[in-house]
Amino acid sequence: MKLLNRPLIINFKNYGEASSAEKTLELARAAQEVARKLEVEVVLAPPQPSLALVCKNVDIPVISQHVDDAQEGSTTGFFVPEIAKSYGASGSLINHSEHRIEIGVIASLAKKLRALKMTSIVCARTPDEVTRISEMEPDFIAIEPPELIGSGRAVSKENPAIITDSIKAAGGKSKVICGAGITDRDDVAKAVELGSYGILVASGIIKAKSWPDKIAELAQGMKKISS
Ligand SMILES: O=C(CO)COP(=O)(O)O
Repeated sequence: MKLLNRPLIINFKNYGEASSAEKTLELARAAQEVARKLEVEVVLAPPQPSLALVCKNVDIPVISQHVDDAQEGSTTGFFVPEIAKSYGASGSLINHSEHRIEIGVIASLAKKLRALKMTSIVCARTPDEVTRISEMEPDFIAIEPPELIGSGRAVSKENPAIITDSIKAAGGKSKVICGAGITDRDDVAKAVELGSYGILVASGIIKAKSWPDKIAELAQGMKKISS
């Protein structure tokens, strides 16, 4: 498995602006273009029903927004990690603040994703949660304070301590990335300065007037990193 290198992860969520197959592909292709031009690791988390479509149409990494702890077979409606992998997904977010799961299920999925050689990105709301989740050694832990999600007020400026505390809490077992309210280049650069290994962003891109311009702007913020 190739571990994502300082990822700028675009979570499409289920925003209407990017949820039709056409719009999803338009955003995915715009992201790919920026990734190539600026040599930044842009990663896509498209709406679940379009996962296979996006995997087929771009060469940059694509991850699932969520997977269930369910097997292939008689599991109607569940999102099965093995199937996501067969589409070409390189990993999955799990336990997003908008799709929380039990701690035991996180542990089971972290193990399963590792066995499948898929990248695991587990979301956490607080540094205490980061401590508990880091015991499972997922590849990444994404700290996202829920009150800042979709607010346009960046975690890196509104609550810088939650980033540095989460990095300490992870104790080097998982790489820490952050998200919530990231909307401009400076928000990204500040997060990176604080030690965040990557960024998770949704509305700042999805609701922007120009997707290519906004992705390029945020990617420029990542470029400041001396890796
Ligand atoms: O939840 C998020 C990404 O997973 C963050 O959302 P916003 O970028 O809209 O704040």
